Amino acid sequence: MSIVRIENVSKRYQLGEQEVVALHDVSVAIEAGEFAALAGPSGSGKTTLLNMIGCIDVATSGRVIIDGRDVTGRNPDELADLRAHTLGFIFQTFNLLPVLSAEENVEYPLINIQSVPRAERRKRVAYFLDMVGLGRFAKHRPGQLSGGQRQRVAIARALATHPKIVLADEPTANLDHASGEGILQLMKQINDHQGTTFIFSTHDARVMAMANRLIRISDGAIVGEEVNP
Ligand SMILES: Nc1ncnc2c1ncn2[C@@H]1O[C@H](COP(=O)(O)OP(=O)(O)OP(=O)(O)O)[C@@H](O)[C@H]1O
Repeated sequence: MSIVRIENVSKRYQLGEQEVVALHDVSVAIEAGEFAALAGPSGSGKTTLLNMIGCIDVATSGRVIIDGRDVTGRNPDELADLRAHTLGFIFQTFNLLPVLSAEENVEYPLINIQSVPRAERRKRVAYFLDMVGLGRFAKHRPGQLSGGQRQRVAIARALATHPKIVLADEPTANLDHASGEGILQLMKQINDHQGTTFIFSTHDARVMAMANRLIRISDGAIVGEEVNP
């Protein structure tokens, strides 16, 4: 069973009088454990597609099935629950809370999950900060960290809830080449060792080369696919 199924999804936005078609009849299935890149020029629909998969936005038509659950027509609470338990998010601008330390940022998404008691929260925070190589920086605030280190905190935060799928919207766009490559290698290692499915968007050819599967998007439609061995 595919972990993500997008079936004939279209997304239209109304901009004043004008209708913008961000996605047009897109169908794609992603299997558990894939390390998949959505590639395409600016405005092609990558973020819109990630937002559909992430249950952040709803499709105008078509079906979105995440981990076997059809999310079409679910209410906001059900979608929030699915997001909290199944999905992790990494953003190009890191989106860390500036007044919280690295460890508090990683702990943040766990606070509202009742099945994770405080001791387990602490254990996970230490484990994932170590995994991203930032154990020594637990007490630092984002402003005291480099861009690459901030993105590592964001990766630890995304993983803390044990999501099956991590979505990353241009995770290297605000990083220099070396830090960006480090972030991609870290994501790949986690994908290899933990089996977490990663779906990320990019228009950087070097990042595309690291994906196991490349899904090309143009003008809101899938126009090609490549599988890297
Ligand atoms: N909220 C919105 N209202 C109106 N139009 C939108 C909205 N969000 C996206 N669009 C339009 O939908 C199209 C696809 O946008 P999207 O952000 O998905 O592209 P993208 O491939 O992620 O681009 P980039 O690489 O620049 O981030 C664009 O034409 C964009 O202007």
